[in-house]
Amino acid sequence: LLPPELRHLLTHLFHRLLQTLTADTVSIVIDNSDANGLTNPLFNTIETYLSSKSATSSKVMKVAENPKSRTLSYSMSPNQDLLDYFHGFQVKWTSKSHLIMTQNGTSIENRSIVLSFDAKHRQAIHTMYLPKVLHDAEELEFKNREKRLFSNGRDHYWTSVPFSHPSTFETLALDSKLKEAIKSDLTRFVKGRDYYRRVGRTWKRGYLLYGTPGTGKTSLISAMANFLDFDVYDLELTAVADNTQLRTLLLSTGSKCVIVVEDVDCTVDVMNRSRGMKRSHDEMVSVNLSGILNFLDGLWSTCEGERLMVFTTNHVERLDPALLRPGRMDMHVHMTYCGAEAFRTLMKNYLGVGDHALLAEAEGLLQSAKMTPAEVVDVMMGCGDDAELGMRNVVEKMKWRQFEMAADAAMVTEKEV
Ligand SMILES: Nc1ncnc2c1ncn2[C@@H]1O[C@H](COP(=O)(O)OP(=O)(O)OP(=O)(O)O)[C@@H](O)[C@H]1O
Repeated sequence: LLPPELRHLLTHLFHRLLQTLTADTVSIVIDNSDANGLTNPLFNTIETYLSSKSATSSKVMKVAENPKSRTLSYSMSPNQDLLDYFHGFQVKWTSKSHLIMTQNGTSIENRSIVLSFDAKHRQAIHTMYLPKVLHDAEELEFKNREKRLFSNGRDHYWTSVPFSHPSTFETLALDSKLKEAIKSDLTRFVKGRDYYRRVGRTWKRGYLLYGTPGTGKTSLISAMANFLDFDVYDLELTAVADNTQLRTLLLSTGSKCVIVVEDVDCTVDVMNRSRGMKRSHDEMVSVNLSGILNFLDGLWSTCEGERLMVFTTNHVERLDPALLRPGRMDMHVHMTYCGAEAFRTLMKNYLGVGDHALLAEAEGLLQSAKMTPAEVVDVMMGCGDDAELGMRNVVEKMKWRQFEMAADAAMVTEKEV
């Protein structure tokens, strides 16, 4: 209905307007696969990054279960936009899906992701935003992977099973100050790549956990591994033939792992580094402490990535001072009998209550009854979620323990007399 001149003018103005609106927008296209059908790994990496954003920002999203980590993973549905913000500017991610012809003439669906941003941010996108996206995606992929528990057998190789120990810092009954100190130490350690590089030290940290059996040394190791999302290598020294084999085993551990040597005082002759042979259930073990210490000090520096080494012992007094020397074990953690704070954590976790009429009495008995968290757990678990019965049985057990200890003390005095 419009005269041609007016129509021409309006078309011209419309194109000018469109140009102004889009001229400064830059787009980067990341295809799922190329014309030969080969997958583009960058596409998956970007999808991983966007999955974390989709869960919180998208209105429509696809969801699937990650079979390895049993977690849900989200992704954008086709033709969806997702806005992301970085250093005060906005970028737009768009998910697209279209058919492409392959070389043999069949058509396949190709998905792509388009990143659009204002041209004036081009520099920042390439030097800061995209590297950050890749870094975040790498961290997410690491978090979503299945953690594994490795053990060494007589065949001198590591074999692994999925690591699923449920102990975490939340379930661990431990003084809260100590818990926080360990958590911040671990966080500092994993974030310390540049620091370790700058000061010229191997990126490792040694922990010595000592205390009575049942105070939670193994539970703490699992909590540490779960906190960091690290694999665990449970090093059984009695299965290692000699120091050469020990070094081979240690060198074949992956990065981001906790290497554990439990009951170090029982498995090797830790009191005599030079002899290096000794007892473990009457077995001769030719691995010695110097093998481990040399590795900690020297060879480990050739390994890429970060590693935690954790030794546990029930008898710290039996350990060679060389292991306790500063610089060898960076943190010594004394695991003790169940205290008031630890008791409340166990009561909440196992009996499901935050307070109870018998709590004050139980707390009063804790110090003299000297019960380990494992013993408290044992009684509580026997009562299911019956908090009444659980608390009554724990208090009874503590009184009985007090009585036994008093009787033992009386017997010793009688003998002395
Ligand atoms: N501090 C704790 N917090 C929560 N649960 C604990 C704690 N300590 C012990 N337990 C419970 O007792 C069980 C045994 O504890 P764990 O194996 O961690 O103790 P341990 O000190 O390593 O003992 P051992 O020296 O005999 O190896 C655990 O499975 C857990 O249920």
